[in-house]
Amino acid sequence: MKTQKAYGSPKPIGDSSIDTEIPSNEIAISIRNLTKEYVLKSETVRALRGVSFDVPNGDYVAIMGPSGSGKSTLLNLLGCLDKPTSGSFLLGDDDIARMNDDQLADIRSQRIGFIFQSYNLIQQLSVVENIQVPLYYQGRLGAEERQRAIELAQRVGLGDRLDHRPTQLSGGQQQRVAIARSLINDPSFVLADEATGNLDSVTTGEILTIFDQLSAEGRTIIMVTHEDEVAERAKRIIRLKDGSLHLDELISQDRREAARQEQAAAVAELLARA
Ligand SMILES: Nc1ncnc2c1ncn2[C@@H]1O[C@H](COP(=O)(O)OP(=O)(O)OP(=O)(O)O)[C@@H](O)[C@H]1O
Repeated sequence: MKTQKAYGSPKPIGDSSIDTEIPSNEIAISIRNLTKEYVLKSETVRALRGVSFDVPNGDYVAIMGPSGSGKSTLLNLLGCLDKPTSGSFLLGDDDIARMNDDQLADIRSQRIGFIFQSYNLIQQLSVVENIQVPLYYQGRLGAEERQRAIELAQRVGLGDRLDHRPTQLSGGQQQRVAIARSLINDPSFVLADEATGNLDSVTTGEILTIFDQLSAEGRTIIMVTHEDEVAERAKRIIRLKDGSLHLDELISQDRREAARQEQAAAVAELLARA
């Protein structure tokens, strides 16, 4: 199989044996020299100053960086919510940077699964209906699709809450609905923006376990987070600084497991004190 060096090959942390040769037909996302400038009246803000990296299929990437480093800007570009000022963004073989607004809307609804900090569920709809929402825009609301939504609800542990409304669910349960919704289209990748930012540590642990499972199944996940203990559950951390890629680290299996155990111990201690 043809291989290529992953661009800006991430530096292995804690496991020098990690192979960063990635088969070229397995790269889900490839961005090159991506820039984003916001033109204001008095100045131009250079929010991204030429960022390049590849995300192989099945990767689990945490994007980190200080406030103002460009994380949201990058997330908006990866989520096709905004267009870059320059550079290329390939999703599979499609150059997203050249697409018009309608094409971007199609990519968003069909090929990207979104998970937001504030869940973004529709209050009037049930769990199953919320999971089906991305299909609504494609006019796909048959019995088969409903069955798939039910199966996804069951997979995230909400099999006994199918007809509940969001207000009848805890924050963690609402985020589970959002995770199931993000998978309904079998997306090319899942984009999570501070997915655990509103959750307590017990619920954060539960949501991260679901992400672990999705990753083990081969899902491609990109998440933005401020929290080290959340980022260390990913396979890779990309750190931005002043709009540029500052560090690209692979996280060894051992380090991920240590992060998982540390978090489980913290939760156990918390529960013991309660
Ligand atoms: N719509 C906009 N118009 C003008 N400037 C913007 C806009 N959005 C972001 N910026 C600027 O671009 C830079 C990067 O912002 P961005 O929101 O991407 O950073 P961030 O890393 O997500 O920060 P935070 O962690 O605080 O959310 C900042 O200097 C910010 O002020």
